[in-house]
Amino acid sequence: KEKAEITKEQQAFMKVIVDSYNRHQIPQDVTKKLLQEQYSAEENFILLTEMATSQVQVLVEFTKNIPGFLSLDHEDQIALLKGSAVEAMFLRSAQVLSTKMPNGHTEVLEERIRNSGISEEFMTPMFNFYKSIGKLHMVQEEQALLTAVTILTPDRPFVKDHPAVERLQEPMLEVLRKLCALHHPREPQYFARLLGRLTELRTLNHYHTEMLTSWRMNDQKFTPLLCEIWDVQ
Ligand SMILES: Cc1ccccc1NC(=O)[C@H](C1CCCCC1)n1c(-c2ccc(Cl)cc2)nc2cc(F)c(F)cc21
Repeated sequence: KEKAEITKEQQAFMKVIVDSYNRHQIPQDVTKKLLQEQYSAEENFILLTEMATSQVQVLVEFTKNIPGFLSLDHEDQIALLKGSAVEAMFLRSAQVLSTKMPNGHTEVLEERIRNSGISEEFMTPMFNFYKSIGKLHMVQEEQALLTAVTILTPDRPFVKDHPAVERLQEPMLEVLRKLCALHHPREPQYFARLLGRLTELRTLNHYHTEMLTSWRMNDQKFTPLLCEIWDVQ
């Protein structure tokens, strides 16, 4: 019994992460813009670089509030952020697409994204991921913790002190496991499915540089921050 209960300190720990997650979210005005009209590939690319640049900035703020993160080796902090920024962007995008919208809006949004300038070959893996996230009907706490678990992935490139990152990720996985049991009592495999999405997310990571450089336009321009994070230019 006690295994399933979320303890007082776990509740406090979760509150810190969920509050920080909610504070550090770009407003979903990108959906309003995309629903308004179909932009050109150039305009969409600029919108994407703006969204992605501000998302990295809020990601850093969110990560700094994860208990223990700032006591990690500073180079490991950078390696974790660099290694997870793209996944956090796709996870955020998936969560935005799976937000309940008025009838027909999600379909229009999907259409706009399909025609945004992304090469055809990446549509399937990207929308498969978005669909699989949508089917999970994650509650907010699960979204926040899943993002934190993604950031604190020990086996990112250039991370030196794996055990230190594992020590931070483990308590988050434990709280996430209990949350899943609490919010999805009739789906004992829900937690496992949720973690399975992180594997799918890594494959998107693999595509993302090509997705950007194959955007249907010439000489894409990136912000300095994105050049850092996206390994482009
Ligand atoms: C939503 C967000 C929050 C934070 C950071 C980034 C983003 N993402 C974006 O702004 C871009 C826009 C950008 C403008 C063109 C259409 C896609 N975006 C992508 C995406 C597609 C391809 C790549 Cl390579 C990356 C992202 N998937 C989306 C799903 C959505 F439901 C949505 F509303 C926007 C989405």
